[in-house]
Amino acid sequence: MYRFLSDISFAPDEGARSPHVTLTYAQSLDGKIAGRHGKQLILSGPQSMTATHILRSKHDAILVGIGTVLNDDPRLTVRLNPEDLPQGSGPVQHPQPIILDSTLRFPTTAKLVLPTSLKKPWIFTSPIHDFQRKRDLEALGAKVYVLDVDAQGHLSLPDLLSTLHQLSIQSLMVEGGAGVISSFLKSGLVQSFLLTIAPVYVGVDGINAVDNAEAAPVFENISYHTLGRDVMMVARPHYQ
Ligand SMILES: NC(=O)C1=CN([C@@H]2O[C@H](COP(=O)(O)OP(=O)(O)OC[C@H]3O[C@@H](n4cnc5c(N)ncnc54)[C@H](O)[C@@H]3O)[C@@H](O)[C@H]2O)C=CC1
Ligand SMILES: Nc1nc(O)c(N)c(N[C@@H]2O[C@H](COP(=O)(O)O)[C@@H](O)[C@H]2O)n1
Repeated sequence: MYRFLSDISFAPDEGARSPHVTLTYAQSLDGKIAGRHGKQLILSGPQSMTATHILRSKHDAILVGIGTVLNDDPRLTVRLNPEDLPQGSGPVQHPQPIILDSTLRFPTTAKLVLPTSLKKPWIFTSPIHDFQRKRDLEALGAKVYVLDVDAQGHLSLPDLLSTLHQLSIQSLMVEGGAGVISSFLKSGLVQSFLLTIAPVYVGVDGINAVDNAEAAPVFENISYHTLGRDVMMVARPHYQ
């Protein structure tokens, strides 16, 4: 069922000075990734959730925005049954968690910085951040990196990717949330796109996956894969 994931290369292009970027998330039939006020929803069924964890295992790093940390308190680890591990993949490799957090709102109580967390997060922030919080997070094992901001006040994604390249990250999986999905979709920096579509409606109060689609790419090399009750769309974005 998951063979198609092994056919995708998540390696960077030859000579590239930034990692391969994969954008992946789960949405409802009406394009929502969360419920009212951002309520976390389990949209993916068991098979597409397994596909997401296989994808996590195939990337060096996994990225979410601070909105997702504050809302979901995620672990961002690989959790797979032994029979679902890709053949010949060896022991599970957990991706490096990476968080975009412009002002350092990252809570010192988050699961990602618990003593039991497998890999402590790398948190990217702007020059205008909470300096005491930086010290507190570093004391818990997190690494904090400072990036410039773009014209919209968001952390510069090209600078992020070039820093990750210097840190030997070759593949980056972007999971969300809405703000981060929108920024990456428009950025022209995504090489692989994998979208889980769950057969449910969330309703108008839910959180849209993208704020506006003006600078969104068109898609090439499209395929669709049935995973239980869900469909996963796999495609390569093309920016005109
Ligand atoms: N269904 C799914 O697959 C997923 C759903 N979610 C849902 O998404 C929601 C959270 O989404 P958001 O509130 O939009 O938070 P988000 O996780 O997208 O974080 C947005 C924040 O990241 C920071 N940021 C820094 N640089 C940025 C940049 N270049 N572009 C965008 N943001 C940047 C800003 O502080 C911004 O407020 C939650 O409800 C969560 O449950 C999150 C991940 C996956
Ligand atoms: N693939 C997928 N399907 C859903 O239905 C989801 N709600 C998500 N959410 C993402 O997974 C994170 C939770 O990860 P952990 O289980 O804590 O490792 C959540 O924060 C979203 O990024 N994904």
